[in-house]
Amino acid sequence: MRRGLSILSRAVLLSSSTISKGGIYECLLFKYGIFINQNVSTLTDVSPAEREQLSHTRNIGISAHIDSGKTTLTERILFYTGKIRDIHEVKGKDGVGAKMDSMELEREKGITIQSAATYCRWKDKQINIIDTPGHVDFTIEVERALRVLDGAIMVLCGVGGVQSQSITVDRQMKRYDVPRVVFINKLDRMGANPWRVINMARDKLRLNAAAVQIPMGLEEHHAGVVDLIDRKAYIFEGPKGETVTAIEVPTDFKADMEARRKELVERLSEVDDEIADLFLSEAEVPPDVLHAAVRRATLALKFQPVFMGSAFKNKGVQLLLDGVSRYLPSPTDVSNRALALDENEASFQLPCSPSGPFVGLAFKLEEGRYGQLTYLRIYSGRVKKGDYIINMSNGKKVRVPRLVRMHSDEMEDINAASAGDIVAIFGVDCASGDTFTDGTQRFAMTSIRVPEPVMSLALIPKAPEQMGNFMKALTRFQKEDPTFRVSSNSETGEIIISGMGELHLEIYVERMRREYNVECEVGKPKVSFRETIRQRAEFNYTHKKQSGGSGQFGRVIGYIEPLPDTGEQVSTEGPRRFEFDNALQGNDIPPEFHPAIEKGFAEAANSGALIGAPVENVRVVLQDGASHPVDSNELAFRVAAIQGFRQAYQNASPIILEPIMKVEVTIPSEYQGTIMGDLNRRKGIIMDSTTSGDDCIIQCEVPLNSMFGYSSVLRSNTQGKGEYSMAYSHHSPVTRDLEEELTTAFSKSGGRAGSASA
Ligand SMILES: Nc1nc2c(ncn2[C@@H]2O[C@H](COP(=O)(O)OP(=O)(O)OP(=O)(O)O)[C@@H](O)[C@H]2O)c(=O)[nH]1
Repeated sequence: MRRGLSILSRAVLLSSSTISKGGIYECLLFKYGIFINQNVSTLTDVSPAEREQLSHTRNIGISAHIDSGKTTLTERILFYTGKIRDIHEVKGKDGVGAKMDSMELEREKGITIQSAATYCRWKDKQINIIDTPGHVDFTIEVERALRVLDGAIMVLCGVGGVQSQSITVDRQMKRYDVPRVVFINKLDRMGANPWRVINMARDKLRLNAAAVQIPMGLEEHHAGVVDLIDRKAYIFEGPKGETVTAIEVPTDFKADMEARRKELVERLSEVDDEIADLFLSEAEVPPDVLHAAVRRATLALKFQPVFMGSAFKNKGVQLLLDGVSRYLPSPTDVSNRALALDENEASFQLPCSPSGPFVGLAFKLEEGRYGQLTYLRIYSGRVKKGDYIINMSNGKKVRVPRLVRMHSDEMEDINAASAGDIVAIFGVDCASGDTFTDGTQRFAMTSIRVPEPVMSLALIPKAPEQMGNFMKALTRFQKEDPTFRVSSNSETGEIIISGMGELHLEIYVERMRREYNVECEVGKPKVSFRETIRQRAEFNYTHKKQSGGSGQFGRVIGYIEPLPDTGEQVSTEGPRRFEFDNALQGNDIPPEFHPAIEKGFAEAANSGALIGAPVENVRVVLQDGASHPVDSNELAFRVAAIQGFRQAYQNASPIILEPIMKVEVTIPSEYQGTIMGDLNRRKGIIMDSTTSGDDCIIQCEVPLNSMFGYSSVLRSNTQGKGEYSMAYSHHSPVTRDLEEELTTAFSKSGGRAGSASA
């Protein structure tokens, strides 16, 4: 139990949502009386009946470069599926605006920050649509949103083709293995040319894409599409294109149809054996064989079928929905990996079975008028209104008071939901990324370890009366995003926000202004340095004070040492490791003082002597000590522990660590020399450099401290054509020069934590 307590107090002390593997659950699950009786080996696979039932579900995302028509397309999808009664245009004259229109801030920055969700029925399919965050700076959110999707529609503009944000979207879909269909939109616009766009997708994105349709006319002559597989032409009649009419393929398009059908078969033959055999024998490929091959190859991520039309002119959307139903995966077509918490977070495939144990992932939170709304993707089992479910990250048992299906900002009450569904629960307190189960097993859908923040800045509302809203906003942001943390500097009284990068923090400051009406005074961003030790050192400290009346007495003896290297990169994810080992024998220090001693050591480790940064990877071993029958108390032992730690620390060969980022820069090849030179000046280590079409992709590791303001430098060095993404890699010792600079600044400031910056 002593060990359990030690882990528990460590987690609390670190006040983070990161929880280490075993101990805390045992305490909490024990406390809540939860009986565990199931493990990975008892799971059964999805039954044929369940598979058939789930074959009617699609969970998809729609991603595109800004202004490609994503919102306009979604509006049509909702209209044709009967979800909304009328179509409202983006910035339309009726002033209503499209249903899924996104935040003003997203529009300005060209990135999706908040995702929206909706659902609709198309023929025999239930389609859940999730809007995905676009920027990798929100890695954890992007990962979770993409994780809950089974497939995606990638929208490309018929005129602009593959644009900068399409490249980002493509990278994400590849990174997370999301099968997709492509929709080339805006074929009614001047200059539209779908064949140019397909070539761009092949060259710039290296997609094995081929059209499954050809357009009947372009620009103002765009009247409909010809389906290449079934050899049928379609026009869209009625005031809103709601009537899809199949017509004889006009003679003018027949030759083109046959040529493009051949191209489709040829592309598929490169990745599918069945089609390859037919192609080589020059046999006719029947429509059903071709449909099945398109589906197989799309799911295998080896092919992307291309649809076309004009969302704005109501052309082609219904056929795209047929394509989503036909070619994108059902929940049982994709593999969902979960982590077995009892088995060292070993990853295994969780069958998407409605009759399995309940497992759901909270992937998005929203603070509403009636409390917290939590979006849940159900991976296994069923959940009913009124059920009790367990939050795996804190062991708490909660009731599901209300279960709803979301339709943008509206909701529909439902009584139950099962594996493969995306629903929302009301009034349940949890954080984004939490996994819920029915308590019969201990699985999690994402690692409970969350990356530690690497950058922070001080923040204070300009007007004191805005303090209430300011605090409300901080509480909400922290809950929504586990990589966003808030702390306060006890010496200066400043509020410090920490996160995964400059942009990440910038977005929150901006949201504070727009959504909460709070203008803030913002400090200079600072890198989160850490400290650690390289060797063992002893302490033997007596805290003694005699000032008339009762005095203070406490003595601690022991040593501190670096924690053994476990081989895992402890600093990338998971808490800063601090361990306390109580190796006392006998009763020289009475047990009631032990917790105060542990607290004192942990407190001292929160701020190292070099620059006041948190000390990581250290074990404190308490071997001996002494107490006084009258003068010993908790405070005396806490102080003795703090001083004991400091005494040993200076002999333990302490060093400062800084965050190192994995940076990927994509630039037109002509700028390669300039950009590499600049990265070298920033103390970057180039790991790899490849070319893709006209682009050069540089992978490197660079200290975060030298990446401030990089986006504007990259922009001006490449005439706006370069882009980069950055993710935390690890902490590494700083150079001697930087160490000197930081320690001097720290001592000049009188040892105020957080004052060290370079
Ligand atoms: N001519 C034409 N215009 C279109 C079409 N689809 C969308 N648009 C227009 O293009 C503009 C952008 O469309 P949106 O639907 O807002 O595009 P989006 O991709 O959702 O854009 P963001 O949400 O801002 O990223 C709007 O003015 C639309 O009316 C189309 O098929 N043809």
